[in-house]
Amino acid sequence: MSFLNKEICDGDNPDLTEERRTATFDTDRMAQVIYGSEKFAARRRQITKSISRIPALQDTKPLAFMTREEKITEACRELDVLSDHWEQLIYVNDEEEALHLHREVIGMEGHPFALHETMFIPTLVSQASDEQQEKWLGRARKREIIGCYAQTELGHGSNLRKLETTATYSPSTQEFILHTPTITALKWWPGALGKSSNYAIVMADLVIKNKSYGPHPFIVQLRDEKTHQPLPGITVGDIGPKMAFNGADNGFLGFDHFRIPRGNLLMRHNRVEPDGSYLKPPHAKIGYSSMVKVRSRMAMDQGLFMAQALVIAVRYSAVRRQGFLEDKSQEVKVLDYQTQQHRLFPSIARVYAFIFCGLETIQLYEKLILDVNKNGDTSGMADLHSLTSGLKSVVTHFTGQGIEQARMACGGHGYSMASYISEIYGVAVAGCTYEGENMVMLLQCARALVKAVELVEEGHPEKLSPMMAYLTKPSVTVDLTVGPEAYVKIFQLIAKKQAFKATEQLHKFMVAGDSRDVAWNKSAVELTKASRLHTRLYILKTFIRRVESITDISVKAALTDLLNLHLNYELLDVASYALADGIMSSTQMDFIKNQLYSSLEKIRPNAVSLMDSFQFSDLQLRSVLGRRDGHVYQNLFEWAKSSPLNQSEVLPSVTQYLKPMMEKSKL
Ligand SMILES: CCCCCCCC/C=C\CCCCCC(=O)SCCNC(=O)CCNC(=O)[C@H](O)C(C)(C)COP(=O)(O)OP(=O)(O)OC[C@H]1O[C@@H](n2cnc3c(N)ncnc32)[C@H](O)[C@@H]1OP(=O)(O)O
Ligand SMILES: Cc1cc2nc3c(=O)[nH]c(=O)nc-3n(C[C@H](O)[C@H](O)[C@H](O)COP(=O)(O)OP(=O)(O)OC[C@H]3O[C@@H](n4cnc5c(N)ncnc54)[C@H](O)[C@@H]3O)c2cc1C
Repeated sequence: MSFLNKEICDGDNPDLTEERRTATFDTDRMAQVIYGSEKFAARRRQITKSISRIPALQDTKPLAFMTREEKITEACRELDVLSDHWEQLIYVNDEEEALHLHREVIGMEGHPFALHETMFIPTLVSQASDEQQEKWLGRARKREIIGCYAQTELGHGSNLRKLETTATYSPSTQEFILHTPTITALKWWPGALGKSSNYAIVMADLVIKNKSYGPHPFIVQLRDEKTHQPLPGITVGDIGPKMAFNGADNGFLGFDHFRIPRGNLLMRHNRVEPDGSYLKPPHAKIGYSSMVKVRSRMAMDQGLFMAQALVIAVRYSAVRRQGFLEDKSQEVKVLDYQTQQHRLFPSIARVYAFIFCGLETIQLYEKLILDVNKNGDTSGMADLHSLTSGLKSVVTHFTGQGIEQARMACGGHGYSMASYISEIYGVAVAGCTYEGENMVMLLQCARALVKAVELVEEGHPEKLSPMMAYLTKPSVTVDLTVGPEAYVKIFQLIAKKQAFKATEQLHKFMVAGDSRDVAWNKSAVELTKASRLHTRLYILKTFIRRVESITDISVKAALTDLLNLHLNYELLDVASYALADGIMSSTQMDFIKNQLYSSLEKIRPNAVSLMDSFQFSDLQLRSVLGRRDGHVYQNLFEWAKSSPLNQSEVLPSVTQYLKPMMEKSKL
């Protein structure tokens, strides 16, 4: 049975066409599972199709040959074209559709609206009062103003309690005075701050009558709405080129006693009254909700980054022929090598797993904001914070590794910017740092774990949240042949042991006289290990849950093969813990390895279609190696010919330096 007739094109590379014919499932149906619903998967396709009909968005110059200024200009041109077609392309105010539109058209190198959509608007939604939303949210959604999220400073990013920018309340004028007291207090890093935004959410230490109340969000106009000139009292600019994201103007920002009205403190959850009295929020960390929002999206977004790299690597591996196996008359596709499969397929499994987690955490955040805004119920905050802290750290780390493996799997051509994998890598690994440096966030997750272990030790297991319930599971002997649940049990034992060991170490240092902070630091590596295992257990369980819920038999079968690969790969990856603690025997290890190798063989015929199912267009992929039609070589040559260096036969540097040097050498 061939499912993919609609996607097979006679003009495509025959090796790729052959791969598509061997698929055992329908890629449209798989896309429904990936994107969470039939409706959204279909909308994505529809949007992609509509974009392909807009000539001004098609024949764009390769970004690799552009300067930063050109990249920023090109992104702005594309945004302008999109703006003209916005209402025909997507449902207005649909965040997922807007993200898809931007990803598809502008790519990943950043653009002036990136933070506007992902943090500025969400902060207004979660932190602004109804009255404030009336004033700013509509304008922001209509893109009359462009905003960003200015929190990190030159001197502090992780430790928010030490942010130095102050917002001092003046009861006589009912204004806040924003001030940057030192060089280290300059806001530094915010995306789209440098040149594009005219508004910002500024996180500043709220000071009333000489008392500090910690970081609070303020909406601040930075630039004149007509001239775009910075307002008096504001210093703002671009921080310079970065490892990636060079189409974005990450910026710096300083205030010189800059006054804003009292009503610019976002006051949905806390208030400053005209006389300066302060009304506390229902939860001390409610002002951090925009960070939780982005973290809750990161499993999905990082999964999609890794998926892009893997589409490229898998398609290319199916058209790249090199070396022989049995048949000496034809070289094999490199995808047939077991090492290539082992390099790529576990990452394919992780992509699916991460995306399933993302679908869940995005919904959890939406529910949380509804609970908080409608009912003042903040009870879900701690759990979502610890879950998303661990998840963003684990997912970004493995995404970086997976993309780098994808690059290496493409051999020399993977290193060329024509593959686009280096850009995807640069963008993805920024996620290890932004929205909370990974170690810092793993340690946040560890705080919840240690508390849970302490509850068990104090005899209160009934107080554990469902995610921590495994900490009470007794040790058992497990027969791995019975299926996924057996793997979960072993993983639970490994994660539990590590959580108890790390907590025991923490307590030991404290009993020996160290303060909790010092003991914490002496146990930090063990604590981060516990957080990783805890998070990987969540990922594994989410993958199982999701696959179990699928109704399409052929899609479910293909994903069951991926799930089995994931279970065996993950368990093998943490086997040192299991062996050290006697949780697993070496015979079980051999069983896992054999299962892993046979999973690779099962997945092989579906590999291309598992990646085609993401339905990225060539416009979005921007990769010569990852082209849908597989015509790699002639297009690599065309790409190289379009390099600015090849626009003349003799470069001025040759005439100016090399020729005279060679002439001198002849004398
Ligand atoms: C939407 C994505 C679109 C996809 C497109 C992809 C491309 C996107 C392009 C660009 C996006 C880039 C965006 C990047 C934006 C940024 O980076 S914004 C800046 C982000 N900065 C951070 O994340 C800073 C990290 N630091 C912190 O979050 C905090 O300082 C801290 C959590 C480490 C500590 O906070 P602190 O106030 O000092 O808290 P403590 O006193 O230590 O903790 C007291 C208790 O509160 C708990 N807690 C902390 N935070 C939260 C929270 N958010 N919710 C609930 N609870 C929280 C903490 O765990 C403590 O609990 P216990 O006392 O019970 O232990
Ligand atoms: C591409 C990009 C986009 C960004 N966009 C924005 C934005 O839009 N808005 C914004 O406000 N910010 C933004 N940032 C800033 C980003 O959020 C911070 O860089 C990030 O939170 C890390 O903080 P830091 O730079 O202070 O790192 P540091 O905290 O200085 O980290 C340095 C090292 O110290 C370690 N460390 C720090 N504290 C601890 C601790 N308590 N325990 C153990 N180890 C610790 C870290 O693990 C790390 O190894 C962006 C950053 C990047 C790279």
